[in-house]
Amino acid sequence: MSRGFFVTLEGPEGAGKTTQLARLEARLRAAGRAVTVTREPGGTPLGTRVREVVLDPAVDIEPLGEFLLYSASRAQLVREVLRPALERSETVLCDRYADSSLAYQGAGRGLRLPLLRQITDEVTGGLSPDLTVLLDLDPALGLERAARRGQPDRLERADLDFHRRVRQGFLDLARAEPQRFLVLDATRSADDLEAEIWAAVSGKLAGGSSPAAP
Ligand SMILES: Nc1ncnc2c1ncn2[C@@H]1O[C@H](COP(=O)(O)OP(=O)(O)OP(=O)(O)O)[C@@H](O)[C@H]1O
Ligand SMILES: Cc1cn([C@H]2C[C@H](O)[C@@H](COP(=O)(O)O)O2)c(=O)[nH]c1=O
Repeated sequence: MSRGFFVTLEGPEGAGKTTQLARLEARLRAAGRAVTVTREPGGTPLGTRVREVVLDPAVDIEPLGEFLLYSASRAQLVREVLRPALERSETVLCDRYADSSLAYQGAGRGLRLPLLRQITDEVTGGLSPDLTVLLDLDPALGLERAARRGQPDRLERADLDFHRRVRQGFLDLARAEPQRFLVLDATRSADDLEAEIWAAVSGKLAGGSSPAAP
């Protein structure tokens, strides 16, 4: 049986990842695909607990500890959710994954990328997305959008320079792996973005460049 297809959505705060993930899930289900939708941190009982801690503004976490907490959540998600779903040949949609650690803890916090990559490789067993949609936007706008949801979490409270480094970190990752990344301007309408993401995903699923086309 062929392995499923693994799609991640990435980007700065408030870029529209969750919105587009739900729309992509609906498109895939309408096309008759089996889909698993998950997110990082989260997606497992351990990940949910990690999420509460890392997003809590009252908790102080030093950068390496922050990275290791995200990594613990990721290790569990890979084992409990991602690999089993891919082995069932499903299409897996994940709201953030390892690129977020490279952008936030690497570019944002200043941790060394080779160290983060080495640990991430161990944690994921080398599981990398087949397609990563990067929704790119000015972090000031993204934080403004996110603020409509309520009080900012611990990461959203970081200063604008941190969020600018994160954005640049994502763009650098995308430039280094253009075959994996689809970079979209997240200030476009949600309908436009949905159509472009669907064109890319359905094209890969149908066109044979994906390992998943059943
Ligand atoms: N293309 C868009 N144009 C304008 N507003 C949008 C667009 N997409 C989403 N939004 C709005 O922006 C806010 C953030 O969207 P969403 O939660 O999907 O982003 P996110 O990337 O998942 O955020 P976060 O990383 O902070 O969890 C929501 O209020 C949503 O309705
Ligand atoms: C996976 C991952 C996430 N983060 C940050 C990015 C966001 O600020 C939060 C997650 O909240 P969201 O509402 O799901 O966007 O965590 C990070 O810093 N490092 C990571 O590896």
